Amino acid sequence: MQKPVLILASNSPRRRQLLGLTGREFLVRPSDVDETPLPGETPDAYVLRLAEDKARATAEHAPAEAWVIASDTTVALEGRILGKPEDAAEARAMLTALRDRMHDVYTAVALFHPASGQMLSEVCHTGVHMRAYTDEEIEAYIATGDPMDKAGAYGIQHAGFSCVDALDGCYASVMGLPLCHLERLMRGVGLAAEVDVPEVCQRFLAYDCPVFSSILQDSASGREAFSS
Ligand SMILES: Cc1cn([C@H]2C[C@H](O)[C@@H](COP(=O)(O)OP(=O)(O)OP(=O)(O)O)O2)c(=O)[nH]c1=O
Repeated sequence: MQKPVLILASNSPRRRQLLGLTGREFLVRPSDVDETPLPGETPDAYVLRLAEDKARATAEHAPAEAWVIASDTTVALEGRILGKPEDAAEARAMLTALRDRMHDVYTAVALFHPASGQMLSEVCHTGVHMRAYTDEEIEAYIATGDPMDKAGAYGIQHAGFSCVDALDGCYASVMGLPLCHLERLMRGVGLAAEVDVPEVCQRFLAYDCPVFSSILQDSASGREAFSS
C-alpha cells in the first residue's frame, strides 16, 4: 500500500522539528489565515478554530488524499489571549506581566483529510510558571529577537533566557506541537508512527513527561489521560 502523503500546514521551524521526531516523512505547506480573536472568544476555542482554519486553508492546494496537520499556540494570562508581540515594547509588556507567576498555554492540533472531509482536532492545556527574571534579562532577551515570532513573547526552549521554572503538562505543546495528542489522532486513522513518540519526545526535549507510552497503547485510557 502507498504511504499516505502528510502535509504540515506550518511556517514554524519548531513544528517542523517536532513532527520530524516522529520519524514520518512530510511536506511543508504553510497556510496564511487571519489570526484575530473573535469578540469574547476563549483561548481554547481560539486555538481550535485557528488550527482547523489553517488545515482547511492548506488543504485547498493539497491533493485530496493527503492528510493535513496544523496547529496553533496561544498564551493566556487570566483568560486574556497574548499572541505574538507587535514590537519590542509589547514584548517587554508581555514578559513583565508573565514574570514570577502562572499562566496558561493552549495548543490545538488538527488533522484534516480533504477527500473524506474528516477533521480531527484536540486542544492541549499546559500550566506554566515563569521565574522572577530581571528587567535586564528581559532587555537582553528582546535584543536577541527571539520573542517576536512567539506567542506570549517567549520561547520555553530558549536556553539563554530559560524563563520557565515549572510546567504542568506538555513541553512540546508549549513549543508548538503536542506530539502525544497528534499521535493519538493519527493512530485513530491508522497512521501510527514507527517510533515510541513519548520516549523520543522526552529524550529530545530532556524533560520529564508525565505521559507514558502505555497510555497511548490503550486508546480508551488515553482519551481520559489527554482530556486536558
Ligand atoms: C509559548 C511558546 C510559543 N512558541 C511558538 C510556537 C508557534 O510557532 C508560535 C505561536 O504562533 P502560531 O500562530 O501558533 O504559529 P506560527 O505562526 O509560528 O506558525 P504556523 O501558524 O505557520 O504554524 O509561538 C515557541 O516556540 N515557544 C514557546 O514557549
